[in-house]
Amino acid sequence: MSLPEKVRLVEVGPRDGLQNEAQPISVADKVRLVDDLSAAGLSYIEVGSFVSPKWVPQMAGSAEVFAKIQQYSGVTYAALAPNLRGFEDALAAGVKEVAVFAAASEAFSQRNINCSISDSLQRFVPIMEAARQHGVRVRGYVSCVLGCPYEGMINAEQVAPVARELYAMGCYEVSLGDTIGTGTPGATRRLFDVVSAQVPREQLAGHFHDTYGQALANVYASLLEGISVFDSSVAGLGGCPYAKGASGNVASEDVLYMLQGLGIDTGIDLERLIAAGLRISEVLGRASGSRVARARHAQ
Ligand SMILES: CC(C)(COP(=O)([O-])OP(=O)([O-])OC[C@H]1O[C@@H](n2cnc3c(N)ncnc32)[C@H](O)[C@@H]1OP(=O)([O-])[O-])[C@@H](O)C(=O)NCCC(=O)NCCSC(=O)C[C@@](C)(O)CC(=O)[O-]
Repeated sequence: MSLPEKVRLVEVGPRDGLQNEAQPISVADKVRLVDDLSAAGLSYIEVGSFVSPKWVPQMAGSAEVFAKIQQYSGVTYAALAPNLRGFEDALAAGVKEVAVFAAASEAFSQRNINCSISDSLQRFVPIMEAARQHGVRVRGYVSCVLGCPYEGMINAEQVAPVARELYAMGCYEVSLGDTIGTGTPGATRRLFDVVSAQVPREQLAGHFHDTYGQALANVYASLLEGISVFDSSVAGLGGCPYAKGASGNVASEDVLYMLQGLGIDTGIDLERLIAAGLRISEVLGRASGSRVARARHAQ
């Protein structure tokens, strides 16, 4: 299979990246991050989550962030919604696209959203219905597609039915999340091979965390499988509050650098993206998790 000519990066830094931060991050800093990312040319930014603040306190100000960001035309600004309440709050905040999130592991589903996989899928049905009524697009996530912090190995055969359900209920795209970053390129290729029998490859995305240093290799393995949408996080921000020890997503800057080297178009300005990542890293008081940013900054 030849490599895709174009790739869409789904920037999840403001949501997946920041949700795990213990230190308070001001609404102004979150807004600045989203605005910097828009200015860098990202066409899709996951801005926040309408989840319980008791479960994920850092996302509590998402409505305010949405109210204050500069929304560029042609850019999608999305939010996570775990239930109808979250969807309604997102709608009230003017959100035009939401993401629902399920898991391939029962234990992770319980820890993350306090219900079974099957109950979570049932919970999404009224969201899909309400979304259709309001013209809101819905993206789907499956977590723990290559491993679970509680159950260990997860087979592609456990992932495929969950992805199929999300697609069948109307998610226009299903992102497969290697939540704890244990996946390797071989397992990644097999995953997309198996899942694409249930959901077309054009409707699948890859979401890789870099805990074991495999994320960029997994993006490349996915490209070889014909996948052309990847979630990534500026400065490699992140982790998951319900996956202890999981590190951030693959850094957007590093994915972009690799894609540029492959001659694949994304429409994103690398230098502006690096600047956005360095700025938020400074706010967080630590070095950027992007190797490309660190290398450029050292020059
Ligand atoms: C799903 C629930 C709400 C169930 O949580 P629950 O406790 O079972 O819910 P409940 O219905 O019993 O409600 C409990 C309380 O939460 C409130 N509540 C109920 N819903 C909402 C809402 N939407 N927004 C705000 N508040 C809400 C509700 O009103 C009530 O308030 P109280 O009466 O106690 O004051 C909870 O488990 C939750 O919010 N979980 C979110 C966990 C999360 O955000 N995890 C991170 C995102 S997933 C991820 O990072 C993985 C991903 C996507 O990146 C891909 C990958 O890498 O794998």
